[in-house]
Amino acid sequence: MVTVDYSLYLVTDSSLVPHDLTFLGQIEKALEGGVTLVQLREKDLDTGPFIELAYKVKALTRQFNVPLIINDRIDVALAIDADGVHIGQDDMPLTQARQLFGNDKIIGVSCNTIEEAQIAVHQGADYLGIGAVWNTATKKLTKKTLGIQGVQDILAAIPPIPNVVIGGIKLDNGKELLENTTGVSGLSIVSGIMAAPDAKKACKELLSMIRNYVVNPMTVQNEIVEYAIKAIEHIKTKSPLVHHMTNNVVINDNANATLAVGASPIMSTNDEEVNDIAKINGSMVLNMGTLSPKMAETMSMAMKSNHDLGHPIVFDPVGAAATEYRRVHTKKFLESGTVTVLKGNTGEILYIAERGGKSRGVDSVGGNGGEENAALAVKETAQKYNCIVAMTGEIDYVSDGHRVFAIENGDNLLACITGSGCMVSSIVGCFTAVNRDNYLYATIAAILLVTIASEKATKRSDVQGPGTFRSALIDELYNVSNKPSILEEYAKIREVKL
Ligand SMILES: Nc1ncnc2c1ncn2[C@@H]1O[C@H](COP(=O)(O)OP(=O)(O)OP(=O)(O)O)[C@@H](O)[C@H]1O
Ligand SMILES: Cc1ncsc1CCO
Repeated sequence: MVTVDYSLYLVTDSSLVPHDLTFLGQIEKALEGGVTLVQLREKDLDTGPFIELAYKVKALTRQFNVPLIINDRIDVALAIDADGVHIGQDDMPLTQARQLFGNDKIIGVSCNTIEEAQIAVHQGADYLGIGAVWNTATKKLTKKTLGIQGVQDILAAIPPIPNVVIGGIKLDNGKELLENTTGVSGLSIVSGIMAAPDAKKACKELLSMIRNYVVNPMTVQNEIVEYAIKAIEHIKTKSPLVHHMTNNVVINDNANATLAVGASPIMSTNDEEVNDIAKINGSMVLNMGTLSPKMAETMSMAMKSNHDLGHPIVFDPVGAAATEYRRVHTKKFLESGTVTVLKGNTGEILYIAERGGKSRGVDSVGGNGGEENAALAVKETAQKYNCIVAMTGEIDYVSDGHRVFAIENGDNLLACITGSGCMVSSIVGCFTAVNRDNYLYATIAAILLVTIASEKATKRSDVQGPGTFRSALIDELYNVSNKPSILEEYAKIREVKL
């Protein structure tokens, strides 16, 4: 699913267009003025003319790279391959709409009560249309208006989810709404744009007001991708040494992955040389996968010498909850105060965060307990140990204790090979070694590189399953590192607001 900017969401109504202007002309002007999303809402058109009109609107929205949502009519949305569909409480149920429309498309749901919002979130809506906040002439209202407090009450009762508020919103009351609420992603406007004598000007004014309160998720994503591209260049030009003390299952794969991105691996667990290696080191990757008492002792030495020299230390607490031995050592390493980035799978990080992690040996089982639980787990753990925390899984969550980011790249096959999480830790080591100005972004960049490489690997015709995927993944780490602008096309990052 693409990252969507919900800031200024136009809902069309052909009956409102001034006599001297045209419907498509108003939409074009709105797009020129910066609307970030368009919903085609035609209650009285027959299917044929609706499809015809939808194609014309889609041609316009495509020009501006703005997603097109179709109101109510899944058949029309499917016919024209729209980006999404918006359904009301009396339309087709969300679960059926999802079955027909698939996971890659946007489905929004209108909600007027806390209960409706909670059900929509539970059933997997991509965004909510919350309203009507005020009375509106564009729709016969059958339900109560919410007012600002009603909107806030709904937002407070649901986990963070993209949303737009709708109903009688103009420039002034829109500002009042955004000033007095938290968690609104955007405003949905009908007459304020469709009936405007100058729709472009109206949109510009609305958008510049909204931007004072709502951050465009694309801006955040672009900033991180830009950082990631430069960070990859730094690895290639500086080729840092990355000292791994890792488990003996993944040692060869991790060394090859490190080379593929342009860094230089040294895989040593010898206590007699760790202090010497620290002197020439870029970063240290410590992985607890096959920890022994001797290795644990050497790791503690290495942590101290690398920390004293200011080198970043990446700690992967493999199987953190599986045995008493691992539980004790996870705690000990984290409490040493030397860890720069803690990177674990969902079971490991949720265990450390005391938020319900489940594991079978070194593998994570069960989900993350929902986005709020996942985001709080990384945020609280980052605060507790004063480090960056990355939790991998179907969605990866990364925090520095202040901000939380979700990365939605990756492919299922990553979970079918051993050591893909360990590979992420290796690559975090490569990024942090030479990108020491922003360990949060460097960690996200590393996850992006591995997960996007995995998406490219899966698409290859020579990849037939986990075995061929494993080799293709190393190829694609190499290929993407050589052409990092690919990240712009693939990255799916968003900031999670708690
Ligand atoms: N279902 C999935 N869909 C997409 N990407 C996934 C999925 N599961 C895991 N990943 C990705 O796989 C990588 C490894 O994450 P995972 O949580 O499986 O690590 P792990 O359990 O520590 O792996 P290992 O112990 O085998 O090294 C991450 O980049 C993550 O984004
Ligand atoms: C399978 C396995 N066992 C110990 S470490 C490891 C690699 C994945 O973490």
